[in-house]
Amino acid sequence: MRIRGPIVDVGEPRTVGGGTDLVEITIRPERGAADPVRVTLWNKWSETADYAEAGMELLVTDAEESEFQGEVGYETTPDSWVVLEPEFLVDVTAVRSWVQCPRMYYLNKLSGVPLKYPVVKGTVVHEVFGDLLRGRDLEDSIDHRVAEAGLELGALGYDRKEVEDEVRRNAAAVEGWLQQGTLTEEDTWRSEYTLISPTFGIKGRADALRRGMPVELKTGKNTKREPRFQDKMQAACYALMLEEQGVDVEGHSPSGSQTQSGNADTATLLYTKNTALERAEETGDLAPAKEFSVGPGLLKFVVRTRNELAAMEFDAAVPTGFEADARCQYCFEQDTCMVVSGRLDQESKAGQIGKPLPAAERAYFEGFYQGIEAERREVHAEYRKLWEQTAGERAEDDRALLDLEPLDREELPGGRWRLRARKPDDAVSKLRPGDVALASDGDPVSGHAELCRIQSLGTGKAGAEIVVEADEPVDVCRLDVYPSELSVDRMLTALHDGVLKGDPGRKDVLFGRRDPEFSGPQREYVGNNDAQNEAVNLATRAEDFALVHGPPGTGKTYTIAQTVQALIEQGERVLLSAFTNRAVDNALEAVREQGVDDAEIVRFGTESGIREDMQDVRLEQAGDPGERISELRDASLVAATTASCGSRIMREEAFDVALVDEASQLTEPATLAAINLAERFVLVGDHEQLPPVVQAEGGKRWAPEHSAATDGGTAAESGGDGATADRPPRLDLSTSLFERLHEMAPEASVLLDRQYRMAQRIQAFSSREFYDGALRPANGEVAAQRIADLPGVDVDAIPRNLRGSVSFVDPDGERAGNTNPTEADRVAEVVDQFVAAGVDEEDIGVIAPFRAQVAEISRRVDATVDTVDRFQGSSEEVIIVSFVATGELSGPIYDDPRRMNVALTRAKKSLVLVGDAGALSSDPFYDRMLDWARREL
Ligand SMILES: Nc1ncnc2c1ncn2[C@@H]1O[C@H](COP(=O)(O)OP(=O)(O)OP(=O)(O)O)[C@@H](O)[C@H]1O
Repeated sequence: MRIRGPIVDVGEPRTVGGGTDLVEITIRPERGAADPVRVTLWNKWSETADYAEAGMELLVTDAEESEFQGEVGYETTPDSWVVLEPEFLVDVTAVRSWVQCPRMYYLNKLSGVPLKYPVVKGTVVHEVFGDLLRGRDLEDSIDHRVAEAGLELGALGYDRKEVEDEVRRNAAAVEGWLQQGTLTEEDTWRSEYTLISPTFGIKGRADALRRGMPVELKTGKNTKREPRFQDKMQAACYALMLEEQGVDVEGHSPSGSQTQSGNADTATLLYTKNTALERAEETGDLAPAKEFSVGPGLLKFVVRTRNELAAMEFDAAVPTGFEADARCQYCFEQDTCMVVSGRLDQESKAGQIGKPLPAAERAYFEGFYQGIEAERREVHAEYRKLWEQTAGERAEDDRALLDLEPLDREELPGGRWRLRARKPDDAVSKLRPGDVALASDGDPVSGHAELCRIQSLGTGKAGAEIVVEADEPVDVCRLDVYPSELSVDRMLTALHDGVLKGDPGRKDVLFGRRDPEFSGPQREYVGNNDAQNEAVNLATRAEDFALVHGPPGTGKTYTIAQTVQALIEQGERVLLSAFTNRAVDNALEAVREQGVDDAEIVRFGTESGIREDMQDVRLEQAGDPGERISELRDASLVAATTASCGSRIMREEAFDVALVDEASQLTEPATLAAINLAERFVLVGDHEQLPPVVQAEGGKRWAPEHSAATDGGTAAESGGDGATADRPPRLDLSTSLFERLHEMAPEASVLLDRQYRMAQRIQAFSSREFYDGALRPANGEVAAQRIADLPGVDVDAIPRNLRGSVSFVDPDGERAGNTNPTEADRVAEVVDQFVAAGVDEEDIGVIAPFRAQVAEISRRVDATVDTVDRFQGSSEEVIIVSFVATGELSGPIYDDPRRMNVALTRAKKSLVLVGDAGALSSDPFYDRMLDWARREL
């Protein structure tokens, strides 16, 4: 049986008759709800107790019930697995580097994968390997894959020919092996197999499976008979996960004899450089393929190692290198290790060099590190939902699209597949085109599932069609949200680059040790708007940074375009960035409209992420290395998301100025990813609108001194607000750098105070509540606009109560979960009334707080319906807001008035609030809103 629960006590290790080790651990099963029980870990599993501590989750499989002195307990059996913190998903590559040296694991995590030739070549060889397995011609594949790496090779100064030759030598090993006699026609192959293990808390992607057994490709050499230990560990991780998944394995062992089927008991390491070695110069075993048997001892060692890593991550502790048998004198990373230890004053087996950073910087680093790791746990929780939630629950939560009907599949040049399916017309989800998702035959965990990229989601009416692309074909019956640690990883490398490698002058201003400076003459850039003109001046004169605070519709995008143009004219190289591709494309569009020459512009990003009309300036990454890199390096303006700024190519780029739009929606480390690349920066945003999205509760409240060890590892709630009073203010993931600097250096900020969007009465509430009454219409025309101004609209046909600029309707509905069907009916009726009076349905937008209500309303109208988050940055002539709540305003969605600020400032001419007056008047803020909305009645 399985026994699982949070640990309440870890006993002392003991030795009983014959020298057998044991440790007793007390846990509370049923997620902590049941009474404590004792679990005895026998033999080697007792080692796991060395790093187990109270609060961690313990899982024991195949445990046996036992009675000792009248008390019922459990103990491990020879078949048991003992897993610590199974919910923390350790990546296979992390297990691999951890056995080399725990400190290497930590350093890799901090600094990410650098742009180095062996890394790029390794990726190319892996791609070619996959192609060969899919039956592609070798030369064709090499040609294609080397070209694909064109930009990276260019940045490294390599030319195509020399890389092709080297890849060909590596590929010879693969090809030769594939053709070997040991492989028969019946060999079943799969390339790139994504695995997640709920039991062992491991995830990873195997290079290939042969007859259900893992094959790992290494582009280095190994002239020993045995694979390297860390490589074995990696392959064994996959074997372990395959066993759990029940992947069919044909009986096969290294000797060729049949073994019991069912377990992946053999794995193969393929050292591709071995074939390129000269027999005359090298001695040893030059065969590239090294098979080994994966015995239970090795698998258990894998699990214990993974446990040790998970235990350290429980409180995001930093390894010292003493945990394993690392030998520093042979380590390539020794210098880096010593520098990082020195700067952060960390204990390290290799020792320290250099002076520690000032205490405030170390606290900043440590604090954000904890915050980012808390976010990582939230990503893991998202993975967990893949198997914990039923299909229905996932659909309800907008995490899956179900009941898709596979239509057809088409093999693309290059071996990928385009898969099409039909979607039920009312299905909604969080998935968006460009996202990576999990396409499956209906069961994403134990069925056939493939990672895919969504090309289109067809928002049309009946029979909307979904198109995705994947490496392997699958019948697309279901599409699931697939979480990714990429943005967490990129925040960490940005933090590393910003604090450990960052320019000292930059850090002086970021840490408030020096005031930001400005120099150069003032000029007139914008003739009709003083605040915008001042903003462009501040941005172009900034020696350090400038902040542009733009409330709704005040011309942020327009000001960005003016600023970018002015900077380019000054001869600066500019990086234009934002969190989403949508925001980057919007800003870039304005810049192009401003007249910046297309030849100076590069849009950096993936084809599917970038809007159609910006594809013409997209940097094609495939091609001749020299040409590709020149195109990037010669551009005066590079536009990319903050996540792309953390890519290995962009981290090598340098700019004079980084301009970041929607900066108030970015966490501080995500902002660092962009500004690390430039000498100066300009942040544009509005901290009175939506803040950065932060999942972990603790991520919103930690303070630098906090140690998560006290509260279970995820949430960091020590102290609360009172206890943080004497700590550096507002240093957390949910406070953007924009907001922090705005408070710290108001002199570096300009408020754009004239808005070009809303009628006077619509803007009044927002101006008073959020901007101290400073927001004004830009001119009389904006102020006085009315619904009657729209062509073809007959105002008399609009019901009297909806004719004003702001109106309130109470439909007397009833909240049911996250919907309110009566209110949805009433919203649809209002839409119909506007349409009947001649308003184009495309000019109407509906905002609802929950996706369930969005779906409810979408079924009734053709107008755009979405949540506030999707509406930030856009506007419509008419906006209808559905509140859903009745009786009381319960739920976190109502707690942040900034969300309402966004909802209430989307309408140009008419804003209709539909909700329950009783619920709204129960909160002072919403009560004031109600007063304002009703005044004109
Ligand atoms: N100085 C100006 N003169 C004339 N029109 C302007 C000026 N500044 C902005 N506008 C116009 O005002 C409108 C809103 O501007 P813009 O889209 O730049 O606002 P924004 O602040 O980016 O909006 P959002 O709040 O949605 O982000 C646009 O139509 C723009 O052309």
